[in-house]
Formats: sequence, C-alpha cells, structure tokens
Amino acid sequence: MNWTDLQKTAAAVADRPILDLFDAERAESFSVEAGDLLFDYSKTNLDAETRQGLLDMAEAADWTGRRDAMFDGAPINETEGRAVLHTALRNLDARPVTVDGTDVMPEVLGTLGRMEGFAQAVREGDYTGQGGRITDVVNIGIGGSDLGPAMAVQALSPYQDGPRCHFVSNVDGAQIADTLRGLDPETTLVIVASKTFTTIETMTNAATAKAWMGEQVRDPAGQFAALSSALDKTNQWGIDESRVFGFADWVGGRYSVWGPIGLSLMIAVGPEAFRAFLSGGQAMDTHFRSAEPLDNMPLMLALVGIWHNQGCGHATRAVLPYEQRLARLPAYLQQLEMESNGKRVAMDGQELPVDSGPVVWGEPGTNGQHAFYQLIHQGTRVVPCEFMVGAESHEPDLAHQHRLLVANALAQAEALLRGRSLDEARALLEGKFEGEELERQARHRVFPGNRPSTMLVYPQLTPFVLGQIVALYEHRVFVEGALLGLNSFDQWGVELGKELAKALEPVLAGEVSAEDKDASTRRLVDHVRARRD
Ligand SMILES: O=P(O)(O)OC[C@H]1O[C@H](O)[C@H](O)[C@@H](O)[C@@H]1O
Repeated sequence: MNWTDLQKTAAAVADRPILDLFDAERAESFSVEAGDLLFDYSKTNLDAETRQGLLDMAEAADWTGRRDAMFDGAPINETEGRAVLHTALRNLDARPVTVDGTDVMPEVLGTLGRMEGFAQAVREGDYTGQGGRITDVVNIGIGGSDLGPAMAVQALSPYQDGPRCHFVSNVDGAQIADTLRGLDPETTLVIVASKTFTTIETMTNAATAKAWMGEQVRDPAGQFAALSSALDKTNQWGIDESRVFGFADWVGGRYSVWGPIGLSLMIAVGPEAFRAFLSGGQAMDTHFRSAEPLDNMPLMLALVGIWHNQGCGHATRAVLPYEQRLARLPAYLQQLEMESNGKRVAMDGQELPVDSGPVVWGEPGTNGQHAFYQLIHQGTRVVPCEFMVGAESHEPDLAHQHRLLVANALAQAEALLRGRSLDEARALLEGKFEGEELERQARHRVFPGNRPSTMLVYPQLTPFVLGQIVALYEHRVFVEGALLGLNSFDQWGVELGKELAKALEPVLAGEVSAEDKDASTRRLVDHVRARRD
C-alpha cells in the first residue's frame, strides 16, 4: 500500500458503519496490551486488510531499522548531526550505548546519582537556603524545559512529599511576578532549566528571579541550580558546579524530562518515585524494541494516527485524559507531536506527498464534555478522540466519583460510535411535538455517530505508569515520523519568529525605526507605542 492507496481506501470506507465491523473477535483483536496498559482501537474504521496495508507501509519505511538506529546512537537527527538518545536516560540497566565510540552510560548514571544526592539534600534539609529548609522550588524554563516536569509534577501529586514546585515559562512578566509573590526568597530554590542556556524567555526570567532573591539573600547564586548542556554558560552565571546538572546534545528538549530537566520532579516526589518513572519509560522501550508488530503498542498507536490523519484526512486529534492530574498532558503532547512532526519537508529535502502530523489538542474529561464535545459529536468535522482513563484512582474514599468518571469516558466513546438516529430522536420527542415541528426538533437531536475513538486504559496513575505513557507517545511520534520520512528531532520552524522578535524589541523601544517592516506591523508598532508612551 502507498499513500494514494491509503487515501482511496479511506474514501471508499468513509461511510461504512464501524459498528458493522464488530465480530466476535474485534474488541480483542483490535487492541494491544503492553505491560499493564491496554490500548483499544476497535472503535475506528480500520479493518484487518487496511491495518495490514499500514503495517506493510511501516515495514517499507524500515521502522525497525530506524528504531534500532535510534537506540544504538546513530546520528538520526541528520539536520543537526546528532544522535537521539533520550532512551539512554532511562536505561537503568546500564546496557552500553555508544556515541562516537564512547559508552555514554557511566556519565548518564553518574549525573542521575548526583541529581539524587542533591534532591535528597533539598528534601531532607541538608541543603538549605539562607532562611533554612527549602519550602519552594521555582523551575524556570520553557518548552521542553518546562512542559515535561510541569506535567509530571501535577500528574504525580499523590506522590509529592517534597517542597512545593512552581513553574515559570512565559516571558510575560505577569507569570514570574505572580509566582514569586508570596514566596520567601530565603527558603526558595530556583532551578534554571535550559538546554542551550540562551533562550531569551528563560534567561530573562532567571535574571528577574536573581534580582528578587538578591534583595534579601546575601548569596543569591547559592540558591540557584542549573540544568543545561551548555556548562560554560552556567559557569558564567555564577552557579556552583555542584548544582549544575548537564546533559548531552543528543537529548532533545521535548524528550528531556527523563534527565536533569526532571530535577524539580525528583525533588517533588523523591528519587525512588523518579526511578519508577524512568523504569516505566524503560519498560515501554523494551516493549517497543521486542514486541511483534501487531502487539506493538507504539506502532499500532502510530498507525491509527496515520490512518486518521494522512488516510482519512482528519486534521486534528483530541487527547482526552479522564484524569484531572493529566491536565497538562495535552499541552505536553502538543509540543511532543507538533514540534516533532509538524514539518512539510522530508529528510531528503523534498516536500511531503501527504499532510504533516496533526493538530493535537485536548482537555481532561469530564470538563471538556461541558465545553467542546458538542462539536465532536455534532460538528461537521470528524475529530478522532484519544481517550485515556485509569482503572483506579488515588482517592479510595471517593470511589463513587471515580466510577462516574470512568462511566463518562466509556459513555463518550460509545456515543461517538453509536450516535442517535433520526428515528430514535423522533421517538424521544413524540407527544411533545408533532408534524413539521417534530421533524425540525428531531433533526437537532440527531448524533451522526460512526466517529472514531481509541481508549488507553492504565491501572492507576503511578510514576511507573506515567513513564510508560510518556514513552508510548514518544515512540508513536517516532513511528509516525518514520512513515512520513521526516526528521522528528529538529525544530527549525521555531527560529524565524525568535529572530524577528529580537529585531522588533528595539523597534518597540523606539531605538530603531520600523520603516523596513510591512505596513501592518508598522501600524501595530505605532499603535502600541502611542498607547504606552
Ligand atoms: O531548553 P532550552 O534550550 O531553553 O529550549 C527551550 C525550548 O525552546 C526552543 O525554541 C524549542 O522550540 C524547544 O524545543 C525547546 O524545548
């Protein structure tokens, strides 16, 4: 099968009722188990033949060869000439991983050990601020240096027994002002998280935090730690090497929560829970490397994604965790998926013959149900939905609430599948309306149904499970990228805006003329300046 065949197949079966595909086996044979996760994709319009076609496409794209090259440290990030080895950060067995002939594992595990030492010192009060024990940690970072730890700290809040963690990312001074207000500088640790240590948002916020701390603390740099691959730059910042945790350039920003960028998470939940998170990721790596294609969860998740986006033409995908603590997961996945596969040029420099990765968005259920599910059920566009839900919560006393939550997740998927026909809608309204009015009213209450969704079920949101889920999505993105022939590991698309912002700042300050700007930008600059000055 090729892209054209895939799209033709999708068009041919678009109106086929998914419900008709269910035979005695489908619920089982269109699902995958990996460790204690279950991924059910039976409520999609995929049949065995098309699935086989997609598997053939994956094989033709040499997904296994590319996967092995990644794990083996080959420079698969070709546009930046780098290996892609975030998997080494969770390689707790220390299986040798060589880059340019050197095993990177001793250094990776050495840094993990140093992080653990520091995290414990903070948690146990052996490392203190000027005012004593650290009560608050402020992680300053953006993109991959923010979303991973921010998402995971919230996800694992039942395990949090360390200091409170706060996350500041936006260059908008409102965020750092709101965060620092109410914190005591004498008992606050600031972590500057930036792979490059040049990102303008992060360096600006770090300077603001340092000035804030300097108002009260004699040695402000003494209450700073740095997470970066640019050790020369952290030195210039005056942060003592004992609180600097480095990582190599083969860890991409959006894949970096497993290493030093996860320090705030480690301080929050402790080294042991952090290791459990790593082992979850590692377990998914082992599964991804060894499971047969049909039993391979990241592969099947990716193929369902390709089917919906490049096959059926559904441009967006909703991620809908029925787990309030995963509230930041959609944002995390937006970066992971859209920064990795939002590219129109393939590795060979040619334009893609099909669409790039989808727009990913979402909110936790049940909140989304009362907001945007209207469009998902009755809008004109089909939005494939990825539901996720835990079998168990962390609130045993509120088991009835959890049952309601799970019932809602299952009900939404069922409603999308079944819909409600005109006859059913009419029957509901008989006696209330009649004639033309009955017809008109009934039409508003029709659900077309036949809308695809998948369900990921996990036992409980533990550190291990979270690690599995994050690694599952990383590998899904990898496989989708492999099929599209993309480099999922660069992000040139973020550069132009950064350059222009740098040039516009002095224009806004009135130091440089706006004359070489387009008319719209010139007018906006004038408008803002007139209202500010
Ligand atoms: O960690 P840093 O070097 O500060 O980078 C932070 C983020 O900004 C960049 O512009 C990239 O788009 C992201 O992939 C990255 O995670």
